[in-house]
Amino acid sequence: MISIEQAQRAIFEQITPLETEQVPVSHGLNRITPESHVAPWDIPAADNSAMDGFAFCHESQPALKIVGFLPAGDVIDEPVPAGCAIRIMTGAPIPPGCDTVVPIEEVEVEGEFVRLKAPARAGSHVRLRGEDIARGDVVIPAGSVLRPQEIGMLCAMGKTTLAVYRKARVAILATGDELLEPGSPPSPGKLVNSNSYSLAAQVVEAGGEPVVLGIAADTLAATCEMISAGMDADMLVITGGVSVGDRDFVKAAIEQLGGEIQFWKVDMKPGKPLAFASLQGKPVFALPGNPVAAMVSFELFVRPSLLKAMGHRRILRPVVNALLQERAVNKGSRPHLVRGLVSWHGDRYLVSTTGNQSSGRLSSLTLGNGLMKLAPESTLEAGCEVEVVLLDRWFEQGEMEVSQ
Ligand SMILES: Nc1nc2c(c(=O)[nH]1)N[C@H]1C(S)=C(S)[C@@H](COP(=O)(O)OP(=O)(O)OC[C@H]3O[C@@H](n4cnc5c(N)ncnc54)[C@H](O)[C@@H]3O)O[C@H]1N2
Ligand code: MOO
Repeated sequence: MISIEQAQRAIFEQITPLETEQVPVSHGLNRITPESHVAPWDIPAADNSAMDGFAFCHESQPALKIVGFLPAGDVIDEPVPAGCAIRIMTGAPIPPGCDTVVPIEEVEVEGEFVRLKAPARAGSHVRLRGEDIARGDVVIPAGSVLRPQEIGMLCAMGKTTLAVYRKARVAILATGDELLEPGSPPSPGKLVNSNSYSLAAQVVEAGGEPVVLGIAADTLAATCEMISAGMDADMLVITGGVSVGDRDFVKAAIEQLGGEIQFWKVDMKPGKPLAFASLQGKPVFALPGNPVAAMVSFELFVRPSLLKAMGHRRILRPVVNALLQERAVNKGSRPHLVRGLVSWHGDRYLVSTTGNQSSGRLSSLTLGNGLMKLAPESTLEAGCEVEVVLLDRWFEQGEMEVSQ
């Protein structure tokens, strides 16, 4: 049985970035740019006023004759004579002959004249041409994630469309005669197919596009048929039917369709029966059916693959050191990915387990936000420091008491 790290390495080595596509800049959020973006011009394009006030030549203060008005959007081409000032609005280009701006609050206007309440510093409140970015600067390097600030910067640089790595389409197949779709009334021996939707949500959260294929009945023929239906996607994620049961047909179906199982079983709990295959050159992840095993193995193997395919360079979740709040024991022979609840206490992270760690118990994930790896046959005492993979960082958001 291979280790988690061996399985990750074997999978990630085979994942190559998808093609790129041209999208409107406004659709670029959270996508990766394959190329560097170089400033085609200086921003700002001209020296301009940072304040609503008066522009003048610094040598002319303190009393100045007001000779014009310059709102943002207009320009003054004629040099402003010494001893004169222009009433200028924020963003308007500094007129020739002027080098300094004083805000409106720092002057007194008397008829046609403006008097400074205190001497102004030369060049004050002037934003210089190119002080944000200069023409020729590499503003957004290749491989960057486009955040809202990069979207704004691309627009400021005159871009309307840009190339980004394509979103990965991930087909999701549930297997099992016991499954009902959400919304069906409970019936004996049946349970709701929750995995298709938790996995689809994980795909969306990673920036991919899920294609939910539905449920394959527990026959080889049905499993083959449903797998074939998913082969238009870039990757296939199957859940259930991958263990040693009499009705576990997933591996056989992949092979019958001409796929190659590259490995089966990873030394981990939950998620041991995971199989990784390639079929028609596409990665196929056959995840276990237990709801927690499916989600945890998605986290470890599918999410980083998806991110790599979409051009990301940082494909792993953040890891923090946290103080364990209670004793944690792994009596088993596999490394145990224990679900934990992490909190931040001013200067340190604390973590406690989410209770019963059965891999069928989805609440072990809903109650938590992290995963800690316990070595086989090991005990961690309360108060020791453990590494925790953060599955989300919502708990670090600030809170504010506001009335409803
Ligand atoms: N004799 C052995 N039995 C089992 C072993 C083993 O090594 N020897 N491994 C166990 C482990 S570990 C796991 S994990 C499960 C995985 O089995 P499968 O991948 O074949 O999954 P299923 O048997 O189809 O389902 C397991 C469990 O999960 C429920 N399930 C399945 N699909 C869904 C879904 N889409 N939504 C919600 N719940 C789902 C299913 O009803 C079962 O309860 O095998 C152990 N057995
Ligand atoms: O690997 Mo299984 O997920 O322990 O239940």
